[in-house]
Amino acid sequence: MSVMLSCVLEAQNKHHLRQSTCAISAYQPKEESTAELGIPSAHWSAPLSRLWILFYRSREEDTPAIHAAHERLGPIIRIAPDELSINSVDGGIRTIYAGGYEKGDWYSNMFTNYGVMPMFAMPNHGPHSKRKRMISNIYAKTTLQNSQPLNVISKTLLDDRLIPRLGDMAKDGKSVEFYWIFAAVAMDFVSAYVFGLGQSTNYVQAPIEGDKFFQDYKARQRYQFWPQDMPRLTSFLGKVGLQSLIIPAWVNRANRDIEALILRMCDKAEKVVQNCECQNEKLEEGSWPNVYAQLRNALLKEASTKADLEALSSVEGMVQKQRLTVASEMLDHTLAGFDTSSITLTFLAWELSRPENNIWQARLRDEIANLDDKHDAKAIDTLPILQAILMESLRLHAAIPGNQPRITPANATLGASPDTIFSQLPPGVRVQSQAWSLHRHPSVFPKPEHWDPSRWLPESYPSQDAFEAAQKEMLRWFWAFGSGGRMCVGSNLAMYDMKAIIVAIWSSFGTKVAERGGDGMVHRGGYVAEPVGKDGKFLELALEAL
Ligand code: HEM
Repeated sequence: MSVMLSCVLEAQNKHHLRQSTCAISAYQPKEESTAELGIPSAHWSAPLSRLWILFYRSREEDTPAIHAAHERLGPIIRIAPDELSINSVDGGIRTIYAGGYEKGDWYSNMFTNYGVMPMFAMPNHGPHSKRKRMISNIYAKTTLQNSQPLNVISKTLLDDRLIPRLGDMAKDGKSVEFYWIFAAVAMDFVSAYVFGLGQSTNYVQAPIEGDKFFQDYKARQRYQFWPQDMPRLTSFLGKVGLQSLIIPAWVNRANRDIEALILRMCDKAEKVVQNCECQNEKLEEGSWPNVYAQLRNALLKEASTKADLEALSSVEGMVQKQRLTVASEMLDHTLAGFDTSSITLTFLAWELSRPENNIWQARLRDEIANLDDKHDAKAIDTLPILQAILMESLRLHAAIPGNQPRITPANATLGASPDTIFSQLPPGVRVQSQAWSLHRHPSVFPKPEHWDPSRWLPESYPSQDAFEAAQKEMLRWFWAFGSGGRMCVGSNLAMYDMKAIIVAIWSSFGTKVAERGGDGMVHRGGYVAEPVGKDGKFLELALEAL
């Protein structure tokens, strides 16, 4: 396969590198490939073995390693015999993620809960898109902006819980670890929308419980290399009782605790739905389990059109049968939702609290001061400074900046831009792109390492037309939520909850990075990129009540 791949791509890459006007030409290689294969190799061993990339993946350092290779070698590189990394929009993500390229087993090896795959892990398009159609409406922007329950959730979590807790901390005068604060409020937010307020977590007010959960969660993440990238070895060691050589026993216990927590919330949500249906009960505002009920009812509807109905003969029977299917999906949304949002917010808070960015904190505060209702989802969505600060943080500090692998189908090509021609790729090749590199393309994002919200504002451009053209191009390369059919289903909820949290905090407090309080703010270099931390600390901020 690898030789075939090399030959087929040789012509393509030579042609590719000759183009002077194509969208990806800014990445002309600085050195010729040493191999005669056409596609430059990230390391001399890459055409022969997976060792190079596995080494970096095992250390969660693959994202920067691949980025460095793209900077040296251009937009298409070989990272293992049958693995390519591609850093371009045309002839890259527009094709790979548009459909037809399936996910492979890298996702299902790790993201299967209760033995059942959520849609995120499903390798094939058919079952995935069927599931996504059942759910996506509950996360649509219009649904969220008009959602009374979400409005109540926002007021309860922010005005009644978060701001008073931060107020107490500000009075103490001690610096505050914000990574855990953001993890708690993001978890409470997403779980309240998924399961309903009465059934969700309340980690903002129960930090000890929250910390136990976050530590369990991070444990799961640190060891995911083994089942994901070395599935056969992991399974073999499991069968002979030696898995603890690579994954400590407490990781599995932590996984089980997380599954149990989510299942409890599902069961509580089910009671709410059933009580409502049976007794026409009046719900407390915000208590409806929005996402849970949506999927539960969609699956029931599907089952009721099948022969299953007779066999199970009751709604309870059907609910029981699909219990773990729903729970697996809810677990994935809740964890994906809280982890990514809290990472983004932590890096945003760090940037906003550094002395050189004082001006952005002041401009944000001025903008928020004009808001009539801090929980009006439509109103906060129209604030340009807030939008610019958040977009710039999602760009420079994407929470999932790492590889999103897909597998080439039969007769795959990378697609053609007006000035590039791409040859056919053999099937079964793992191709991947990464937001980290797409977001650092210097001709699209000048001074890419600089956190500069003004690139998202008209004031930085000579004319409105120039601004609009730049925005269009930046948005083509913006990949914090992925793209295509597998794009993040929760992106609108994430944008809303992060904006609501930012508005709540910076309308009530000023923040400054405490002395040495940002030393740990370096991204981990794997699929997910939380801060690495230092001495168990991540981001300590001094809080000043306004
Ligand atoms: C800053 C916040 C967020 C970021 C940066 C983010 C990013 C992403 C990305 C990049 C993907 C595609 C991953 C891949 O294919 O490898 C994804 C998928 C997904 N995200 Fe998010 N996400 C965020 C928030 C959320 C929230 C709040 C939820 C749910 C409440 C959520 C639920 C999901 C789900 C279920 C998928 C799988 C979608 C599918 O299979 O079609 N995410 N997210």
